[in-house]
Amino acid sequence: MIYLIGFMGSGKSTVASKLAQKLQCSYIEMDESIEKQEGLTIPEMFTQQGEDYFRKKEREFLRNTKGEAVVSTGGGVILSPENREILRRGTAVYLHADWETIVDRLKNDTSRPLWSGDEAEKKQRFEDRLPLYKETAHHVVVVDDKAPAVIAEEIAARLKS
Ligand SMILES: Nc1ncnc2c1ncn2[C@@H]1O[C@H](COP(=O)(O)OP(=O)(O)OP(=O)(O)O)[C@@H](O)[C@H]1O
Ligand SMILES: O=C(O)C1=C[C@@H](O)[C@@H](O)[C@H](O)C1
Ligand SMILES: [Mg+2]
Repeated sequence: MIYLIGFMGSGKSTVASKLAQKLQCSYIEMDESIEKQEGLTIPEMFTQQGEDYFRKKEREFLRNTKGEAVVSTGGGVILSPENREILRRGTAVYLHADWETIVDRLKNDTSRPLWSGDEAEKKQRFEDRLPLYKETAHHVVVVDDKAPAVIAEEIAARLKS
């Protein structure tokens, strides 16, 4: 499995489908798969069942999803040690975007429950997670100021080398 990991807005979902096309393998969108399975959107899940419920569904999903595919993960997937171990068993590619890039890309976003609250809280979450993305990644790709197709190409080249 090739897992794209990174903070909300780093472009995992956008890039993963392009990468899968390039590698001629299937593509799995983790957030969407969990939403379909639960019959709820992520904001609904957070409101009705709570974040812990969603995190449990993420762990179950990773544990049970095997095979050869490109997976765009949810931004918080690296919070669980068990998940980090599963990601390390495959190939984990960290899409690193600077804070300014994330803020710009998500400036009109209302679909991410953890992209709310004040700026300091969001930035703290970003900084707290950075070491977890880095320690999990086999490859780090910087994505600021690059088009999705260019990023997919860069990842494909990295995976070949
Ligand atoms: N390389 C890029 N250049 C410009 N805009 C981008 C790029 N990649 C993604 N975006 C835009 O940024 C926003 C977030 O992208 P995307 O949903 O792929 O992020 P994500 O990493 O999957 O986030 P999440 O962790 O919340 O699932 C979208 O509006 C998308 O169009
Ligand atoms: O960064 C996060 O914790 C999240 C990112 C999204 O992909 C979703 O998985 C959800 O909104 C939580
Ligand atoms: Mg996504």
